[in-house]
Amino acid sequence: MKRNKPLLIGITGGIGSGKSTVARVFSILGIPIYFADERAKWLMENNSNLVKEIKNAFGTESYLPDGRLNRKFLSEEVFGHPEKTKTINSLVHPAVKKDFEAWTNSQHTPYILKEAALLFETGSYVELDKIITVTSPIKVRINRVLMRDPHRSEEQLHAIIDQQMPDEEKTSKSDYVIKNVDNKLLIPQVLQLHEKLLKLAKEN
Ligand SMILES: CC(C)(COP(=O)(O)OP(=O)(O)OC[C@H]1O[C@@H](n2cnc3c(N)ncnc32)[C@H](O)[C@@H]1O)[C@@H](O)C(=O)NCCC(=O)NCCS
Ligand SMILES: Nc1ncnc2c1ncn2[C@@H]1O[C@H](COP(=O)(O)OP(=O)(O)OP(=O)(O)O)[C@@H](O)[C@H]1O
Repeated sequence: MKRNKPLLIGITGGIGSGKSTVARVFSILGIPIYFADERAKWLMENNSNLVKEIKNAFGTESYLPDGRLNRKFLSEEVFGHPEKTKTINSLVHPAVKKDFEAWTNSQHTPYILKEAALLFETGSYVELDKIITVTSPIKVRINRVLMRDPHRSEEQLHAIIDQQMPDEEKTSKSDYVIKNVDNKLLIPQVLQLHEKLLKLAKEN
């Protein structure tokens, strides 16, 4: 039987791998993207229950006087402290899960993408039909992020990388891999995958 729901495709990759850049190319092709990391931040500022829970767990310093998330404070709390990462994950991830489900119900394209740094780590991959992992060598990722985020130290990047699943494990669990390296053009890889996913959606 033909289903009306779009195919749910996850796109993940470690910090600085280029997953948001790749997702933006799919977006140009008309595919709706759920940017989970950005949406998580929106929920952390606008979902009053979540705000309360974060303040209870991390203190009122978790927010700036104007109500925005105190990212600097929370980064220092969370990155490099696995127990605290676990705590924030247990508050934020269920809220994102619910929000994503509501979002998918309003989409009508053959497939949609969920872009997230953590798909395997959070277990949310089980709700998706296929997973794409974007990879690049760690050195390239670190250099890209240091250029993009001048406020981050190399030490913090290593702490973040240590809390993420290694690329080899992610790719072995994925259906598709996009290599974001200088000698491999991104757009042809995305176009090829887009055609495959449209075909797959048609068959479902
Ligand atoms: C700690 C916070 C406020 C820091 O914000 P900041 O803008 O400085 O960093 P940003 O969100 O861009 O994260 C930087 C990179 O760290 C990685 N990262 C973020 N959260 C986590 C996490 N819980 N575990 C491992 N890596 C993470 C991602 O690769 C991300 O791209 C923020 O990362 C956060 O709230 N994280 C916990 C919630 C979460 O897991 N969000 C992402 C998935 S829904
Ligand atoms: N092929 C590329 N060539 C040059 N720069 C690139 C390439 N791919 C990505 N970048 C740049 O590297 C940086 C990291 O890319 P991007 O933000 O897409 O990564 P990400 O995986 O989404 O990172 P994060 O997990 O931190 O959100 C960005 O500044 C982006 O413009």
